[in-house]
Amino acid sequence: MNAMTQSGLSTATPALQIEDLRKSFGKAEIMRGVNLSIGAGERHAVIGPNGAGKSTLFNLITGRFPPTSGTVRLHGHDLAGLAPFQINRMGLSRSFQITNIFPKMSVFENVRCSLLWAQGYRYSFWNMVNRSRALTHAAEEILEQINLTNRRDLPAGVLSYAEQRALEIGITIAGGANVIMLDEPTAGMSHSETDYIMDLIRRVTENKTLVMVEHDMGVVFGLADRISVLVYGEIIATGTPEEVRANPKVQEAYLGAVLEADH
Ligand SMILES: Nc1ncnc2c1ncn2[C@@H]1O[C@H](COP(=O)(O)OP(=O)(O)OP(=O)(O)O)[C@@H](O)[C@H]1O
Repeated sequence: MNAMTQSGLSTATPALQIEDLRKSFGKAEIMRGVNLSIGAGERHAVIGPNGAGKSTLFNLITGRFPPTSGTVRLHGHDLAGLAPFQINRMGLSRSFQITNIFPKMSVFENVRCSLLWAQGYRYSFWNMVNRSRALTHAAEEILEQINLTNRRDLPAGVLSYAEQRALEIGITIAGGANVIMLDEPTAGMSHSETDYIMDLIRRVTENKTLVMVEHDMGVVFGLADRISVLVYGEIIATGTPEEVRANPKVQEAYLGAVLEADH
């Protein structure tokens, strides 16, 4: 639970704190001074029109691209100059827009490999023997969480699309990261698949910080504690779903059209 001041403001260190983050590709300034603070345990959605810079923001946070200027802090630690794997080992894990699994490996092996990777595995026979049982147990627990126990030994490539995305979420959470970033986790899904994945995300991110980019407003408004609206590389509003929905700037720039299109 976050510590609260008398005014009701949280005094705890945010899970993620972004200050004046900028990124240019050549002459094009894509990220134009983003400020964002995401509290530990919060579920936060980033929404905005195509090309607004949502994936770029993810790539800057996770160390895939270096920012042109500005800072990103994870639990108070400045991430400047760190490689994605180092940031990952500090407790931040992301999924990608495109399903990112090993299709010929079994579902179980996909999860086990990500656990090995997350634990900084170096080959050593005796370590391997000692760890083997614990790893198998941990991988099985994750399969249980993502409802894929009955698919355990199938090659991951034969799973349905929604099951593959569920597996990818399993891989993302496998290392025990406490900040989980999901890039369009329900893209391309039917209503029932979306409901299924939404429920799964809610369960596996219990007591963790979730940052997600998502176009489906049902998912955004159903899952997020707070929402940020990114338009042309700037956050034009951050707030609770109610606040964001009622914000005239958001209505004008983005949400009005999207919500109308949804009905
Ligand atoms: N590596 C890159 N080099 C040059 N331009 C890039 C690069 N990556 C992204 N861009 C540009 O940055 C802008 C923002 O792209 P980005 O993919 O971050 O938007 P987005 O909000 O995630 O869009 P979508 O909702 O369609 O996924 C686009 O104009 C894109 O062409």
